[in-house]
Amino acid sequence: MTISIEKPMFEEVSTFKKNKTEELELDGGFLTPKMATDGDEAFLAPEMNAFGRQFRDYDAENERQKSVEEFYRVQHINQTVDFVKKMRAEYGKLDKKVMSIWECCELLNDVVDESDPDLDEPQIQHLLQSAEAIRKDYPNEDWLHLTALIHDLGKVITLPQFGGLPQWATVGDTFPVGCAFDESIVHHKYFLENPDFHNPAYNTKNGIYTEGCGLNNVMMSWGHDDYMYLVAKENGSTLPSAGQFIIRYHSFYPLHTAGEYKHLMNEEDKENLKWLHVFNKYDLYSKSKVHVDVEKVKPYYMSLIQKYFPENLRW
Ligand SMILES: O[C@H]1[C@H](O)[C@@H](O)[C@H](O)[C@@H](O)[C@H]1O
Ligand SMILES: [Fe+2]
Ligand SMILES: [Fe+2]
Repeated sequence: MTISIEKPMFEEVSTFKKNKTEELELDGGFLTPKMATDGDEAFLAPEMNAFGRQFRDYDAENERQKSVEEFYRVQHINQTVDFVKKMRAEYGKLDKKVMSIWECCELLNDVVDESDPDLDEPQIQHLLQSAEAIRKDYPNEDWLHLTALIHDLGKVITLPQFGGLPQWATVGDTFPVGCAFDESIVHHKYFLENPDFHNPAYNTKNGIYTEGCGLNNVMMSWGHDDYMYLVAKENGSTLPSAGQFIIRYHSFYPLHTAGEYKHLMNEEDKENLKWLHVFNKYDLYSKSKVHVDVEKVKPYYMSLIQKYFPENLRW
């Protein structure tokens, strides 16, 4: 069954971008995001990030830009098919810790993300900011609120008790390995030093994959997305498929923002991608210096965790 929903779009109004709605066809439900009108509760996406710059500007010249570029240089050299296979096997064991979702949210306070030009707030604030923003526009989609809350929890793999992976194996945008690295990938030039770049089995458009094979059959560069998807799935989360898809591919900017790699998607991916487009706005544009009162919103999110997850999970 295909039902249409409305998707908020941006329209620039002074320093803010206002929501505007656009028809969007999705399976499984009808909903209308709240429209932003002056003074109401809908989410307004800022035009500038907390540092007064454009969001996701990877070329602006400043100190942060240099460290972010260095991050991508190392990431692009090291994310190979072999590396991803090793990581999937290692983290698939889920033998690092047993803990609840909320415990993990709190652990994220110790994680710094070196890849992000738009954020230097504690990660728990980013989780709550994105969840509260999407909740404003989609008040009845509780699974979407919870998806936002947990989408970055996989970043714990950089902490010593979770294997202490380097930043390049934890954060940053993701991309498929085993086929050509698309030029839309941030700082693409550094792939020249990646051994897979020169491997004829891996450097063609389809590489080791076939057209329409479905993203589930594609190996993505290793990081917090794939890890958190694995944790949710293996622990029997009842989050809808779109929520699991958002978690798994939210850093896949080459697909959801640049529109590349679509030839690898199947029909289910195409449906789910519509939800990822909805989600991305709140993930990116909710990053701000205005903190959410953790204690105030905690009971609501605890009730969602209880609804969609077991009390304790294997990580
Ligand atoms: O720097 C950011 C950050 O690490 C996000 O969590 C990730 O999802 C983005 O794709 C990445 O570019
Ligand atoms: Fe992320
Ligand atoms: Fe995020």
